[in-house]
Amino acid sequence: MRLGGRLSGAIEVLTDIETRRRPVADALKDWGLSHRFAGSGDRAAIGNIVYDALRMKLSHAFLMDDDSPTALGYAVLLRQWGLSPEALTAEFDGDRFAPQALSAEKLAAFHTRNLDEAAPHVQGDIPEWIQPAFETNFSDAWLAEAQALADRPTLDLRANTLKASRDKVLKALERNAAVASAIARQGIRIPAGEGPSRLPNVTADLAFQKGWFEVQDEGSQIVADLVVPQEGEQVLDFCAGGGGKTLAMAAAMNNKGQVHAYDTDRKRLAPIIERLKRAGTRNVQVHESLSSLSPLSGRFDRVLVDAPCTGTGTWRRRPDTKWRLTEKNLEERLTQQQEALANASAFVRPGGFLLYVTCSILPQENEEQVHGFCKANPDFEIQPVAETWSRLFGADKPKPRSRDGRTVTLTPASTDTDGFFFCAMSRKG
Ligand SMILES: C[S@@+](CC[C@H](N)C(=O)[O-])C[C@H]1O[C@@H](n2cnc3c(N)ncnc32)[C@H](O)[C@@H]1O
Repeated sequence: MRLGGRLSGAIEVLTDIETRRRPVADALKDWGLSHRFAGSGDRAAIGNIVYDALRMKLSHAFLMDDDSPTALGYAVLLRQWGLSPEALTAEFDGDRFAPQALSAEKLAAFHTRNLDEAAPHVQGDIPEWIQPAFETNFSDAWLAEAQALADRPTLDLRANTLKASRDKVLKALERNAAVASAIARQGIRIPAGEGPSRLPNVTADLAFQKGWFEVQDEGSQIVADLVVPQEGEQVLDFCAGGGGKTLAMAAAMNNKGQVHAYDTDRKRLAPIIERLKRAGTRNVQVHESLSSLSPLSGRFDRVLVDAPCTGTGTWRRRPDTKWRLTEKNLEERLTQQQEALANASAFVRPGGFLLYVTCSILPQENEEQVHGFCKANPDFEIQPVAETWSRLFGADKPKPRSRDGRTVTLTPASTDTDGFFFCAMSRKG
């Protein structure tokens, strides 16, 4: 397919997402199934246009003076892929699959409109109702933080030290331009790529099948590292989900001690068994119910609560969720977080640690939750993260944000990772 056909395909997918409120991955998959002539390169390019459009939906619509899927698709090529209107006209000339050319009116809008004149949330490409939370969290830097959440994400991997060193994995992935991550100690990064370029399918690689690495955002690796699980300790991953952080902690403990993985949702927990096997992990016990954990109440050295959240920190990867999030969703998550914290805290031994993580950058889900929890549970006290950060990663590395000087927030703009919040609380001995 030529670029015109790819743009038309992306416009169809964007229309499907908008009219049927479909998740982007489902809409792309369906498009591929009903257009079997499209090759993998075509599907990747269409996916890139769709994701790029969703990341910058409001600013594109403002500059084109039009929020239709066609206008958004054109804006991607003009603003994000760096093509000029003239180059597009030449490219689409004679391509019967290309969409209708942009009208003179739309082109004039694109040339004359100035984004500085748009409302601030439009400049930042975030829903208007969330702007106050960004301002609270990031003060003057809120707009830069919002805009960085509209960039394309890199592909991040974690070398599984139970099976291979980071250098060995880097060598195995040499052809993918993989480099060592800037902060995470076992992290590996593959650049995001530009325009139609697609990320490699590293899970098809033999090195992945052999368990040498996991796919895990660098921010997720960093917060798992900040738990500082020690060899021989008893650790509970209370919201283990598919086990991303369980695997990282088990490897950091070098298979010594125990990690107990629990989640209320059995379906989310299910993939963990296969992943543990592939990774060569021998120190993890999986729990499907609280009753099997309850004899261990008050016994754990460290309890991680990787809480259910709005996922605002992952908007680069899942831009459609940015536009679907509602105040009601946020309220629901806040209640779930309080419940998870309350249930998990009972498992911390006196003198042990409760670690709270979200992949959100909203203060309501982060600082407000842990400050509220410690106020209601005075035997828990927040321990500042800064010293552990410097000890683990070095003082010269990019620094996360911290509004209260004790907790940390990772963001694309500060640490070049997904957005994550981390707080360590100790239980009085
Ligand atoms: C952010 S996800 C976990 C991701 C996982 N830790 C990882 O690194 O791959 C949050 C998880 O919390 C679980 N959850 C929600 N409420 C819970 C509760 N009250 N107790 C335990 N788990 C809960 C959800 O089912 C979901 O799998």
